[in-house]
Amino acid sequence: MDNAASITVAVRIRPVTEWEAARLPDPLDTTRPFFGDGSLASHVQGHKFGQFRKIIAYEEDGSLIYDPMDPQAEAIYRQKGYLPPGTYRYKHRKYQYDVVFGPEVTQQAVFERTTKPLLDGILDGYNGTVFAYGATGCGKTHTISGTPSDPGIIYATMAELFQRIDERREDYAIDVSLSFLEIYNEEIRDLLAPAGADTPRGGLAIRENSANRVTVAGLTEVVPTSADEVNAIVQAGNARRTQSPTHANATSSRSHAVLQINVTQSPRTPGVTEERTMATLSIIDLAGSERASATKNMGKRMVEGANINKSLLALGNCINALCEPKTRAHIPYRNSKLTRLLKFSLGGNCRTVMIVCVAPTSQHLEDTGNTLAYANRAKEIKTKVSKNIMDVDRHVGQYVEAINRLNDEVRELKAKLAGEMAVENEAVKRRRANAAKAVENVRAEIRALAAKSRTMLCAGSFTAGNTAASQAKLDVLRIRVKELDSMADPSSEVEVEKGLLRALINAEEECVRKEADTISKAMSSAALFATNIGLAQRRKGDDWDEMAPTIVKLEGDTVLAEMRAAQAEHERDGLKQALKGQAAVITTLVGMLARTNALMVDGVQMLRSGSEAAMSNEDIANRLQILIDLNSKTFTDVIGVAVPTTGGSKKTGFAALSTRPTTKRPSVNGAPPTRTRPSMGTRRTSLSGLGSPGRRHSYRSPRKPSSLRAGAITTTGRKVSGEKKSVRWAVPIKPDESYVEPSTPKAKVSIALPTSESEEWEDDRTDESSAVETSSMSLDAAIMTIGASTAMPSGSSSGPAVRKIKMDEPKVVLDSLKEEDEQTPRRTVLGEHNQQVTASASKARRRSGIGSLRSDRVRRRSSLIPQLSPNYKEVAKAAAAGGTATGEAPAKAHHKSPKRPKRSSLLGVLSSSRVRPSLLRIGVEQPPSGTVAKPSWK
Ligand SMILES: Nc1ncnc2c1ncn2[C@@H]1O[C@H](COP(=O)(O)OP(=O)(O)OP(=O)(O)O)[C@@H](O)[C@H]1O
Repeated sequence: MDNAASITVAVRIRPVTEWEAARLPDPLDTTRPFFGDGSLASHVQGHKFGQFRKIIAYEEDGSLIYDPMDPQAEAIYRQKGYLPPGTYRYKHRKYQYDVVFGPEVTQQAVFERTTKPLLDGILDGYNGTVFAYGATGCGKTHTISGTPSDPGIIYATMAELFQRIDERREDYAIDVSLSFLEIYNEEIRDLLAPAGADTPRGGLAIRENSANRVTVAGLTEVVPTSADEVNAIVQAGNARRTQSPTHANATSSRSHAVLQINVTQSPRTPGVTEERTMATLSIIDLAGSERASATKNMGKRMVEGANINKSLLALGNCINALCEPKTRAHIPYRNSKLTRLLKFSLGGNCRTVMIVCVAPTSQHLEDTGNTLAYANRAKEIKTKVSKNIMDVDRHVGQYVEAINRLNDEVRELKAKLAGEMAVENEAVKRRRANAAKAVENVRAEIRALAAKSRTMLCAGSFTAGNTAASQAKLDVLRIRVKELDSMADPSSEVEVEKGLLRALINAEEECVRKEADTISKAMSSAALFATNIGLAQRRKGDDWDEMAPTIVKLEGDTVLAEMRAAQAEHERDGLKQALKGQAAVITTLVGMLARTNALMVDGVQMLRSGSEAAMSNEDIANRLQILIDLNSKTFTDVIGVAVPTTGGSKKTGFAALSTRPTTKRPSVNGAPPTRTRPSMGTRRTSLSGLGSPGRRHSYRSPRKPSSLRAGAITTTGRKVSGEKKSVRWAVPIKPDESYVEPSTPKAKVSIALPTSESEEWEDDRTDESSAVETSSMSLDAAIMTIGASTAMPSGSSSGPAVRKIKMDEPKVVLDSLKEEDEQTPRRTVLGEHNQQVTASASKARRRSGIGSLRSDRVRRRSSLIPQLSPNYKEVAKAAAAGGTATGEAPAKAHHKSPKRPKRSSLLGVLSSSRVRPSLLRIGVEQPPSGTVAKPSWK
């Protein structure tokens, strides 16, 4: 569809040059040139101010006044009512153009308002032309080409064009080509011709076909790929363009330059018919019209000027003709090559923009007037604009071509897609692998943290279990001490008990204090461990998938739970070991008490029966002293605290004992023993259950123990028959003195002693299980005396050397202890240990063979029982000194009677154990009557 369009006329006023500025009126000079008719003076020679004046006044809306009247002159005119003779007649012509650019307007702004609208049509198939028209030196070349630092319309146009091509490249295939020529002295020259190419005589010829299409024969066409390339091409062409300095312009273009940009656009998706659009944008920089008088050109320059004027005159005529409807039938295009080339732009299918360049001063008064007049005429020119579109009906062969092209395109797209997917899959796989590796690393780190902290935390928990047991013991001990403290006028034995309990409290507190450090360190480790696990759980990698944090969190939670379980287990072990230690201590002390009681019963029987008439009070006292010493030693060995002596003048309540023990005594008639559990509140001293001295006679002899009844095996291995005496006081026995069975009925001992079977157990226990027991006790109480089997000097236990054994060096420690054992018995903290320590301790102890009792391989439990032999005094001394002598006595005994059956040894058991101070508050469960043995202390 054709659209009628007018030429867009824009006027650009160039800035005042320096030369002109020097000749304009000084704006500060109030003595302006006088134009009145009364003055006889003319302009002062050499005075240049006021030589020129500005001849254009314009408004933003495109209105322009050429040679506006001077307001002062107008005032004079109005005042006088007539124009005085000689007064300059101002043209004062008013024009209206599409747009007027003042001197300050930038190149980009000129492009935006003139050429850019044409570009919109170029890509839609509408031709366009931009040409600059004006007198020489008015800024045409500056507007069209500009300078490298301030490029003109060509560069801005091409930059915009290539940007739009890029935007449409996906949908359209757009081809751009350009040509650049000049018309110099009516010759057409190719500005893009290869260097050295021959130029036809008379220049390139213009061809015009029957369809009135004008072409230039042999014109070079180049295909640029970017705006910068176009700019370079134009700069190179301008350099080849004919330019000469003239009086009016130092860089005067002596030719008309025509740059043509051909744009062909076809959609990328071909249909049955292809809608291809073509458009040409012509950018023309005309040579400036010049008056020969003004330019003062001579010779060649004058010829150039004449040709320029001729072609411009032809242009003007064409414009006039185009504007006159009557003459429109014939437009004199053929009068010049310029008009022949512009035929298409002026009267054809083209949108045209005419940029009229004018000078602002009166130096170019006439040229500016003519230019503005032409421009005013030109805006009357109407052009028909239609879209250059070509519907190409495809040939069948072209369909195949199109199909092949489409297939290629499909293949290309598929390959691209597959490649992208493959790359994507690879990337995903790599990312997943990296994530899995990173997660595994964090899991391994968490596991390593757990492994590193496990030993410390478990040891701490074990110690905590021990300490909890110790605290419980301390509570009970303190309560008891408080009870004793509250007693009014306490007797000596109460003081003894208090002293013992306080010593136990001190020892227990010392252990707790020492363990506090271990527990504190373990707590710090636990906190650090939890923190580190938390940090590891919160770690997150950039390439982790969504499951990775969950996996790491679960791993951390699992490790924490496992650690808590292990800690709980070790704490429970600690408590268990403490309990075992208590049981061992109780077992030992109960045994000691039972045997002592049995021996005392035996002694009482002997005294009452009178069979030991020869025994003096001194002998009795000595025997009792031995018993006391042995018990004290055992006591010290077991609980690590010596039993305080009464000391001072204060006596115990022994003499005041006058009542039967409140606690039910063990049955002496062979009936099953009654289990008693003394409470702390009613606990009495060990003598509280004895009758008072006054009633000693009424205290019946103990009945014969069940083991001494008929058929029972005596300690000598002889079968007891009838009233056979099985227990006797070990009176000083002379070597030749034979054993005499007491004729009196023997008292029965209700506290069972181990039978031979028990003895066997006892022996085993002495070797193995006692070691376990020892270790157990040690674990519980965190204190153990390695080599407890040694008959330790009682005095040594009062100041135990405490040694910590670390879990990872039991052997070393035990070995060292083994050596130290030889000289100084030590108590060892084994709160952090478990069974492996036990085994090692047992082994070490056995290997050490420390102590006369344990090292004596020919040991029998019975032999370990001290005998009141003739040299019993030495034995007693030795026992008091460390028990070495006690080991010799059994050896002798054994030597004398090798076939003597085993006897249970209180001392053997007692001396094998040394445990942490413990509370001995449990019920005493007596062994079954069947296992009762006769007292064996001879
Ligand atoms: N708008 C403008 N801003 C700054 N300088 C300008 C402007 N227009 C023209 N000039 C300067 O004026 C001088 C003459 O300009 P130019 O050469 O473009 O004139 P012309 O019309 O092309 O002359 P000719 O017809 O002789 O080639 C140049 O030095 C140019 O830099």
